[in-house]
Amino acid sequence: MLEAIQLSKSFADKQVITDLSFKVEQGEIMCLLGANGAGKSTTLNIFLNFLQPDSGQARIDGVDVQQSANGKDKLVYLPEQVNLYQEFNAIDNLKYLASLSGLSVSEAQINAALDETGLEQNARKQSLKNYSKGMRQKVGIAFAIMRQAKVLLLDEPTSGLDPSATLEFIRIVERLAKKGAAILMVTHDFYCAHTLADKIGIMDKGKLLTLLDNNKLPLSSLETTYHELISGKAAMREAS
Ligand SMILES: Nc1ncnc2c1ncn2[C@@H]1O[C@H](COP(=O)(O)OP(=O)(O)OP(=O)(O)O)[C@@H](O)[C@H]1O
Repeated sequence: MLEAIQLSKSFADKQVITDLSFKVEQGEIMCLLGANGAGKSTTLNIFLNFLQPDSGQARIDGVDVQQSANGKDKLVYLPEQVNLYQEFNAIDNLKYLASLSGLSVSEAQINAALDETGLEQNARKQSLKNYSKGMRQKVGIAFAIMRQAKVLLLDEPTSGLDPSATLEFIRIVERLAKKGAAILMVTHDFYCAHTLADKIGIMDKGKLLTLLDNNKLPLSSLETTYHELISGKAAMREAS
């Protein structure tokens, strides 16, 4: 389980996260939407312990990531651009990543993980320099499958993917959630958020403006709510 408890963070004099709280249970998918600079990637970086909050806690399975020596063992992070070894093929990249994490995996296990992602057999022994973004992501996701990640952090995973690759990606992430992973995904893609998420947080200027139950929400309402909140119209209506 992933939990942000009253997180705040500033850089120099600039407050970029203010009193941010949310929870993602095992098997649940939460998407964070928000304007550029809203603080979404900073939030992920706090969970990764790349950045430390000024106050509050980011917890994985109830333990503050700053206190937990093995919290990262449970977590896989997929950045917007999955940067792996360009000269290696998919199998060798995964073998190498596994060895860095102290995992002992056979080629059969690597292939089984790649099967789940749908990466074509004939691509697996080609070097990654010939891969598209979607194919690279499949290698990143295969690593999460091999690690049996309990928590997945995804940063704008569908930006630059074509509609078929986006849908394929959505199906893979759904399967990981069904297996029990807690998934936090930062995205600008309404369609992807609406198709995937159990709940959707909308952030602006470091604050979580709302947390929506996606099951009860038509796509058009999500878009309207987002634009109203970001432009401040919803707040103006409430005040009048
Ligand atoms: N290391 C840093 N030093 C100073 N300011 C930073 C640093 N990292 C992020 N910021 C600032 O914090 C704010 C939030 O940035 P962040 O990258 O979290 O936004 P975001 O919501 O992920 O935006 P985008 O959608 O553009 O990726 C921005 O104003 C950014 O310039």
